Amino acid sequence: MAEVTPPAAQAVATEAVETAAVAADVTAAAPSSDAPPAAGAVTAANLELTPPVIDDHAAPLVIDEPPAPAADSLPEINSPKSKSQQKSKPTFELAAEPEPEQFFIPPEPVSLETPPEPAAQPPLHFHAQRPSLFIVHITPEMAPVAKVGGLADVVFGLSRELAIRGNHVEVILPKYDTLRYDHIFEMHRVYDDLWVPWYEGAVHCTVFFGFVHGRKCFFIEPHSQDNFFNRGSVYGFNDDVLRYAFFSRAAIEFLWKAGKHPDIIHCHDWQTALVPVFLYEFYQRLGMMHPRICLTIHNFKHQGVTGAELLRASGLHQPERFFDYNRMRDNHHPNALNLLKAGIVYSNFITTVSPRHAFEAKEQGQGFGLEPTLHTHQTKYGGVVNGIDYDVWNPEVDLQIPARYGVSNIDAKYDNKRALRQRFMLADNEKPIVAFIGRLDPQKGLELVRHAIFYSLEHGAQFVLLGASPDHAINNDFWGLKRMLNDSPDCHVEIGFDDDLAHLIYAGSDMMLVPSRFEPCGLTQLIALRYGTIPVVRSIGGLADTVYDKDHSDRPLHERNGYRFDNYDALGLESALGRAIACYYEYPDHFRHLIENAMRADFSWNRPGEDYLNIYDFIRDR
Ligand SMILES: Nc1ncnc2c1ncn2[C@@H]1O[C@H](COP(=O)(O)OP(=O)(O)O[C@H]2O[C@H](CO)[C@@H](O)[C@H](O)[C@H]2O)[C@@H](O)[C@H]1O
Repeated sequence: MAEVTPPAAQAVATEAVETAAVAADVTAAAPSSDAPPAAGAVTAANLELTPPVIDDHAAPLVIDEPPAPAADSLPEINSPKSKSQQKSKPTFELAAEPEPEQFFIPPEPVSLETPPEPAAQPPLHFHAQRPSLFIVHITPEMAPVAKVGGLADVVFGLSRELAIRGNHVEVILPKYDTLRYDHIFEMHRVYDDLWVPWYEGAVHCTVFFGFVHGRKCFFIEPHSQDNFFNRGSVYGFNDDVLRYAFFSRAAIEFLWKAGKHPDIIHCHDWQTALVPVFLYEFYQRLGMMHPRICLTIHNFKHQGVTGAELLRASGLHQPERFFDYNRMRDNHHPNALNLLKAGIVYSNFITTVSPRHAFEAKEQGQGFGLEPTLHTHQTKYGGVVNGIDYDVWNPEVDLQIPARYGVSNIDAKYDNKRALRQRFMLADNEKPIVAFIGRLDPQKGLELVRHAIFYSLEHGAQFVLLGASPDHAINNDFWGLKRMLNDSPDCHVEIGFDDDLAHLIYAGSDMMLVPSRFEPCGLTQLIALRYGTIPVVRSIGGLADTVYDKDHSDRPLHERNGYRFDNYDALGLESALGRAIACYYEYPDHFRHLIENAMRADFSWNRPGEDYLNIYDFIRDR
């Protein structure tokens, strides 16, 4: 394989070549869109089509550019240089106020909390009357049936938001043995004969359908000795990369066999990042010309880095093609493939879960090695802050807490505080309760969590923690802490995953600590805000995009909703937590205003739903 120049350098030098090379690549290989799909399973044999000629020294791969929008919908561009630049991406991170005929998205006012990049995008105009889209989410997790982290909540919330806006939305998941079947309704087989190409043969799968709180979900069950999804937990196995490569192949094979041609396939994280590779390498040639792919990266840390075995297993039988730096070769390990990188290269649009983190990942070393890839593909990359589902996380209607409350009867919150204390046998005193809920992962700033426990206890606050880790060493560490603090009347450490308890802690606590090392978005602070539990967070990623410091923000007073600190160290943490505790004691009326601001803020899926629809509209095949 020829060594190639890093794409960042190439991109500038070969811009003109790029468009021609890509056009040649895609059109030479693909049959006309009218060609009917070939019958039978996709096998290695019928995929041995003549590969399009790729010059290893050519410009970075850009896949299947959607046709240019109609002239009247083009944004104004100052000095267009190339075709890809002419199609400026949508400014989806900005609020859209509906107007009679169209949506106008104004540029965001410059504030200290706005990261210095990206440069302001020209406003786009969107038609208010969008056509209804067919959207399929292919995902390893969805709350509450298969939840490990925040990705699960995002798929649950976003899929409903898209559906209530009149789109047809389906979700495809693995059929794990650990699924919460009590949340799946009318589960039944819908496809008994799905054969998914795998190594030299094919694996027989059954597809089930069921409703998860109204969401239309398909569950893929493979029948093979690998026992891919009957392992007792979602992740944590040596063959995780192969398990999800198989799932990705199975999901798109299912779409093809079932004759489904969604407008948009929305993938999530490295686990499903091969879907666009399969689409553009195999299935487009089999007639799936219509779907476009949006990939959301919830966490850059996990990328699915693996060896050549993946290619043999998944039918990507051209190592010289896929080990190309411009396709799947890992940026740092020349003998490894990187699934998340492949997803970035092959998708039509890539999002991460806040604009601030989009910037940090591309420019500030938080892309875990993918920074050059993000630069190369920056015209199809951006950030959308997550929402939370106010049907699930809303103290006004939450049946999982003892007392319901809203901004007009905040006092009822304190019934929940009493209930939380009873549950954890904490002293009933005048102290505030500081809480932490989250995966016990180094990402979450575990040293600072530990420090915050002792700091809170020494400064007149109680502390409760709910968390778990798949890493035994970390769990043991927190078990040690739990034993050490067991007799304290002001502290409780709960190790495990417990959704009911999480609701009680959000409702019963006064402050929610999120001292993460990095945080693409963060849902805990968003949920806490809704429950009037004041976030104390580090100023990074989505935390900085959603929490505005009571004392040091340039936001209007009525928008300030928490406390922030910059430096990842004990002093940084104390500077914010100390102010929060002091305010609770010394200025209770100020603290009360913060609670009201927090509860009034809108972090529902309303705005991010609009943002994603703008993106879909931008990339879809018209
Ligand atoms: N032990 C426990 N018991 C009960 N509930 C628990 C729990 N531990 C965590 N949870 C819940 O799980 C969710 C976790 O949300 P996070 O934003 O912390 O997600 P996570 O870091 O996993 O995901 C990644 O994806 C999400 C979604 O995009 C991003 O917000 C985030 O920054 C990124 O790291 C919250 O709803 C929380 O209440």
